[in-house]
Amino acid sequence: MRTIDGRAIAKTIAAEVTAEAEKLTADGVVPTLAVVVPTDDEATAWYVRSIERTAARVGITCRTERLTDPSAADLISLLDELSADDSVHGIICQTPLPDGVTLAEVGEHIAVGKDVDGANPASLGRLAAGLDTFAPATAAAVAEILRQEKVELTGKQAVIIGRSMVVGKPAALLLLADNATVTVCHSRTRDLPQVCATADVVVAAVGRAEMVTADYLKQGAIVIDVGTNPTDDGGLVGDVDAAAVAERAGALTPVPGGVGPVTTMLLMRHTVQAAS
Ligand SMILES: Nc1nc(=O)c2c([nH]1)NC[C@@H]1CN(c3ccc(C(=O)N[C@@H](CCC(=O)O)C(=O)O)cc3)C=[N+]21
Repeated sequence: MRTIDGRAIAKTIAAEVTAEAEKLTADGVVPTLAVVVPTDDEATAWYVRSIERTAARVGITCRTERLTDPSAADLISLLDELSADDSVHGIICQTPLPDGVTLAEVGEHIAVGKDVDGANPASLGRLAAGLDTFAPATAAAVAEILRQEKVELTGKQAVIIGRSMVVGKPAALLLLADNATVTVCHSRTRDLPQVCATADVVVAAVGRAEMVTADYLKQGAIVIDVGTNPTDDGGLVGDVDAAAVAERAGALTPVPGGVGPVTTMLLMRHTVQAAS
C-alpha cells in the first residue's frame, strides 16, 4: 500500500498561493480571511491555530472573531457585517455551532463570493449546478488529492461514507463532476462493507474511529480518510484502520498528514481566489 503524503501536496499548493498573495499585496489588496469561532471546542481551537499559522506562512491576513455563547442572531449579524466589509475577502464560520443553530441558517449570511468553506446552501446549489463557486475546503481536498495522485475517475466506482453538508454531499458532487459513478452511504445503509467493497475509490467521512477495515475494500482500492478522531492519549486517528487495510488498499491518506493539511491549504487558495 502506498501512503499519500498530504503535507507534500499542501506544500506544492502553498508555493502557488504564496505567489498569488504576493501579487495581490503588491497591487494593494492584502488577502484577508475572517475566521468566526462560535464555540470553544478543542478540535476547533486546533484548526483555528492551524489556519492562523498557515495564513501567516503564505501571506494572508487572518482576522479571528471569537464569540461567547452566541445566538443565531448574533452570528448572523456578524456574518452580515463581514460580508459587507470590503477589507474581508474570505469568511469561514467554524463548526460545531451552539446547540440549536444550524450551519445552513447562518451560512446563508456569508456572501457567496466570500464563502471560502462553502457553508452557504447557495454555494452547494451552485456546485450542484456546475456554476463557479467554492466547495467546502475538506471536500475540495478529497478531489485535489485524487487529482494530484493522478487517480483517473472517469467510469470508476466511488463510494463516499457520510452525507454531511461539509464533506459527503459536496465530495459526491465533485467526484461526479470528474465522471466517477458515485454512491453515498450513511448510517442507515444496509450491507455497508459490501457496498464499499465494489468501489475503486472509498472516501471515509463518518467520524467513527478506525471503522473501515479490510472487509470494506476491494483489492487495490484508493482510500481517502477524512476522519480526525481524537484518541484518549491526545493523538488523532482516522475513520480507517490503517494497519488493518495495509494489505488490501492500493493507497491511503494517513491521519495525521493526509486530508487535514490539504484542507487548510485549500482554504488559503480559496481566499486568494476570493480576493482576486
Ligand atoms: N466550518 C468548518 N470547516 C471545517 O473544515 C472544520 C470546522 N468547521 N471545524 C473543525 C473541523 C476540524 N478540521 C480540521 C482540519 C484540518 C486538520 C489537520 O490538518 N490535522 C492535522 C493533524 C492535527 C494534529 O496532529 O492534532 C493532520 O491531519 O495532519 C484537522 C481538523 C476542519 N474542521
